[in-house]
Amino acid sequence: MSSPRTVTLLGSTGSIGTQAIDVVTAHPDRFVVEAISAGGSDVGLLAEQAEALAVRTVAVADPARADDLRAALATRLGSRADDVEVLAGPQAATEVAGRGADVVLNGITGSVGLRPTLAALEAGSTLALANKESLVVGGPLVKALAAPDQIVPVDSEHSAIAQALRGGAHSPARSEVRRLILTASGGPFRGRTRDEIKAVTAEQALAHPTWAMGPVVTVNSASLMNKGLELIEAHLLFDVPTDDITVVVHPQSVVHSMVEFCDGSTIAQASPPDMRLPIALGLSWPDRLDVVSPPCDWSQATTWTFEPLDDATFPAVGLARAAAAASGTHPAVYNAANEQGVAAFLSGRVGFCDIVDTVERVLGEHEGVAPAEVTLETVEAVEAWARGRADELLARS
Ligand SMILES: NC(=O)C1=CN([C@@H]2O[C@H](COP(=O)(O)OP(=O)(O)OC[C@H]3O[C@@H](n4cnc5c(N)ncnc54)[C@H](OP(=O)(O)O)[C@@H]3O)[C@@H](O)[C@H]2O)C=CC1
Ligand SMILES: CC(=O)[C@@H](O)[C@H](O)COP(=O)(O)O
Ligand SMILES: [Mn+2]
Repeated sequence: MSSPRTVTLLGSTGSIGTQAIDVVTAHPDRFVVEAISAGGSDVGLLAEQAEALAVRTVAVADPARADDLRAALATRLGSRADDVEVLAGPQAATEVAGRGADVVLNGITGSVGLRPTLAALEAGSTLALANKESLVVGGPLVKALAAPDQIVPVDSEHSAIAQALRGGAHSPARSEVRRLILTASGGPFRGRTRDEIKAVTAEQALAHPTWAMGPVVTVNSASLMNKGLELIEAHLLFDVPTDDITVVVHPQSVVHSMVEFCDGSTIAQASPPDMRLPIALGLSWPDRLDVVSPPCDWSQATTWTFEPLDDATFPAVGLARAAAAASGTHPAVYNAANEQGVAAFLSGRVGFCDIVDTVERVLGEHEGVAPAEVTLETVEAVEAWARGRADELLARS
């Protein structure tokens, strides 16, 4: 048995973060968590995690929550709280990510995860990546920095593809891959027309049919923006042209994605919808851990169905294809305008269709920067422009 891997958990209080803690605490011989980080909305939970995992460092993005975090640590740990380092501020997650660990799991929501992603890669850590937004918005930067196999996907579809790709050759020298098939649940509004989804509520959009996740990714699943982000994510992770990536709707979310090879064979990865499996693989890759989530139950009659995506009601995937083809910064605009739209929708300021309509309009106004010319400053400037422009359009919706 090799020595335990050191782990840094970014976004430890969220859906991915708490499930990652389930995985590491079930395998104490395999992992030692050294640092955790979150935004600061629940410092009580952060302190509880710090105690349970005996971490050395806790980072919180909101500096106004630092004193409350220290107080919560003192309540739990007494004088031992002095041994726990507290980092606070918008760069705190980047700082802990940059200190290096065997594995940094990025479970932050949104493109605010970009700097931590880059810092983890620069430090030479394996990056277990749930934060798809950082790859999408910083594609050329992340690709330039990442060594082969340094990024291990945690997103369920991309974990499935990474597993299936082990079934055939796929390298710059020789590839037997014909196409990737990305599955989508279709979300809570599958089967409806555009007119039928215009007036849906946040509560309805947050009722995902198969997965329990954080609010942003859940709304993105309902609009199919999540699948658009995942299409770009797959293109960047696996070096497959977007034209060779097909999205298919699979409402049961048991087949997490597939790879079709040149001989006509398709390899699918199947398991009941439970993120602990791809999280565990992300932390232990390429090893598998003993059962972390229940497998399929073959004693029960089961039906898996597949259907084409309705691009008329859900144009988000088509917009992602166009964004990926347009320039090195259109994907950042796609994501930033969406983040603004989701926030406006969840706070009741705009309707559901305004999210993707706004993404389309802001994309249409962006001139774009060639991938080779993209810098971190370019990405951040483009994002700031896209957020501002999206906010203007959303305010008029
Ligand atoms: N949940 C899932 O099943 C899946 C999620 N993903 C992806 O994983 C990522 C996380 O999703 P999910 O766990 O659902 O989201 P959640 O909203 O549940 O959790 C987000 C976490 O990020 C923290 N956070 C927010 N801002 C910062 C910051 N600036 N610095 C450090 N931490 C921060 C939050 O802390 P706080 O609450 O204090 O702000 C929280 O701990 C997303 O990119 C999502 O698309 C992918 C596949 C499946
Ligand atoms: C669990 C996971 O990976 C999510 O990103 C999931 O894909 C959401 O489901 P749909 O976007 O397919 O509805
Ligand atoms: Mn996914």
